[in-house]
Amino acid sequence: MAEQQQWRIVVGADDAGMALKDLLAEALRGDDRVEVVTDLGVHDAGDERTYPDVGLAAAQRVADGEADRALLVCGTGIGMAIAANKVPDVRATVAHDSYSVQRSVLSNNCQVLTMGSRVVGPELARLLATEWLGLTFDDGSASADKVAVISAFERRAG
Ligand SMILES: O=C[C@H](O)[C@H](O)COP(=O)(O)O
Repeated sequence: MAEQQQWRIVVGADDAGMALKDLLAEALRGDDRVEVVTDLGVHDAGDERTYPDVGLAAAQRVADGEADRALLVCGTGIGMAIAANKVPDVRATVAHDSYSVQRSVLSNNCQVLTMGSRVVGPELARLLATEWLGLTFDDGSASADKVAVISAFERRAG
C-alpha cells in the first residue's frame, strides 16, 4: 500500500478569518498526516496585513516548494483565492462543500484551499480540511492533461 503523504501546510488569514484559521491550524496539527503547519498569521487584531498580503505570501511558499499546500481563510475565501492564484504555478480555489474540495485536488491539482469564515461553520470547515488531507492528485489521470494546458499557458505568459 502506498504510504500516506506527510503534508507540509501553510495556513494564513486576514482579520476576518483569523479565528477559523486558528481552529483549522489546531486540527491540522493534531492530524498524523501532517508533518508541519506553518502559520503565517495574522495572529492578532493589531496585525494590519490584509488578505492579499497573507495570500500571496502563503502561495509563494507553495510555489517555492517550502510547503506542499496552503489553507487560507478570509471573510469569503474569495480574496484569498484570487491572491493565491496570481502566484505562478499555484492553483487555488474557495470551496465549502465536500465534492468541490475533492475535485479541487483530483481534477484541478489545487495546492491551495481557501474558505470564508463568514460562509462556512467551524465544524464543516474542520471536516473539509480533514477530507482534504486524504486527497492526492494523480499525475497519470485524464485530468492531468487539462491542468498541463494551464501550466503551459502560464509558462508562455510568464
Ligand atoms: O475576499 C475578501 C475577504 O472576504 C475579506 O475578509 C474581506 O474583504 P473586504 O473587507 O474588502 O470586504
